[in-house]
Amino acid sequence: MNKTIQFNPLKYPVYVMAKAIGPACNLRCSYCYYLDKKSLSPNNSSNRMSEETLELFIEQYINAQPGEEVLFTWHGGEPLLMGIEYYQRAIRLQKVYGRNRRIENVLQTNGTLLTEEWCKFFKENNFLIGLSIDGPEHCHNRYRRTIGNDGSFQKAMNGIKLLQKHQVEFNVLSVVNDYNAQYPLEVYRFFKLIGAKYIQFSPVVERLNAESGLLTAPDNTEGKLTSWSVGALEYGQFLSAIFDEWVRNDVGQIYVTTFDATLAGYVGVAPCTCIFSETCGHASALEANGDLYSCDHFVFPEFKQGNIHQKTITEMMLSPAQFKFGNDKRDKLSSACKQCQFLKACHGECPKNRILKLSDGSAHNYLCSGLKHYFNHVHPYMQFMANELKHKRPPANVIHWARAKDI
Ligand SMILES: C[S@@+](CC[C@H](N)C(=O)[O-])C[C@H]1O[C@@H](n2cnc3c(N)ncnc32)[C@H](O)[C@@H]1O
Ligand code: SF4
Ligand code: SF4
Ligand code: SF4
Repeated sequence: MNKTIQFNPLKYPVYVMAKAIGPACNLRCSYCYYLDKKSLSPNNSSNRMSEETLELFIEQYINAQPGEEVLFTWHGGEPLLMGIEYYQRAIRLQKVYGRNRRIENVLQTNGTLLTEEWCKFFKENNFLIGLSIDGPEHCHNRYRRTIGNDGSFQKAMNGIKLLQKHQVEFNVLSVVNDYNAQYPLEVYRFFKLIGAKYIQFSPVVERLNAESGLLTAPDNTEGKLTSWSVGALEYGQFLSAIFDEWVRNDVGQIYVTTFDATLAGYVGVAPCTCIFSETCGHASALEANGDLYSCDHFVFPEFKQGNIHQKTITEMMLSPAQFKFGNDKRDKLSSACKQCQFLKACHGECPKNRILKLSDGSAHNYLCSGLKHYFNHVHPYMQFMANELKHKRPPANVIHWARAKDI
């Protein structure tokens, strides 16, 4: 085992999503890209990160940060399946290895296993919770099903009520699939109704290999698009419809990651999400056995950077292979993206969605027609907000401007 301490000599932080439970989950969401990762570690039947691996991860991860702040992200599978004691141990280890650094924890959950006890623990330890919910009941239950094939909406809502009762901060993470994409305003208004202030939309674009029954790696040309993947144009129309409501009512009150990140592109600052940044590769995924992959959406053997029992996180995250992974987002832009008027805001979106082949051989983003529809739609409003920011005025002034335009 290599326990060498290696500090991060660079300025930017690195992020690792820890999957202490591996792909194990109490739900069976049809579109889930993680459930079939069981095939990666067939010998690790328990799929739980051992105490030894947890300690090594915490020590290495803290050492991999260049500054005082350290953000732990607990992911899965379903991270609550690990039990509270596991996270209590993690907090103790963070204190031991943190040496007075400012440590924060984010946990991404389906919410169905939340209890009073969990919420008390999260409140006491200042966790930020990412809650997965796809909209009102008919939207959520379409694909987010239990092992027994029941809808999980009521249980997820029960989780939200508990979080609210204990005043635990939470964000909403909603996938956009072929079904809920048809109900943009219903979905958005529902999130406002449940008190969500930060909303992130994640489009489903997945292909299945007919022979293996497994999801296809993004760089693989095989595989058939799943029926639950969102249509490209439908995705753009979904975002545009929500934008229209947001820009007239909610700017400065409700934060939608896609809109914030788009504005960042217009202002020329780094966006809050990797998908709209020029390069990526700062956020990797750690499997229960210590294997580290380039990105949560690239957990395929060819993107494994090593194992924390043999190499440090710093070494793997600052390796030429990981830099190449991140720079490929820019260096392998399709010919169409290079000429696009929205390149500075879009940057070809996420490489995992670049599954179309152009005639010159370059890989192009499947969502492009929808992204163009969205960028065209929001362009005048983004220009207005960027100008307000330039003159040190609040971008929320766009609300009056947009309403006046309607008259
Ligand atoms: C893999 S889950 C793990 C954490 C937890 N079980 C949950 O559902 O929040 C992380 C997030 O990915 C989303 N997700 C799952 N499959 C997806 C896919 N094919 N495309 C985009 N997002 C997906 C989930 O809805 C969830 O918000
Ligand atoms: S709850 Fe999360 S990990 Fe479980 S199947 Fe659904 S998306 Fe996947
Ligand atoms: S591949 Fe996509 S999700 Fe992964 S880091 Fe890059 S932009 Fe982000
Ligand atoms: S809108 Fe389409 S062409 Fe333009 S940068 Fe994005 S993916 Fe590329």
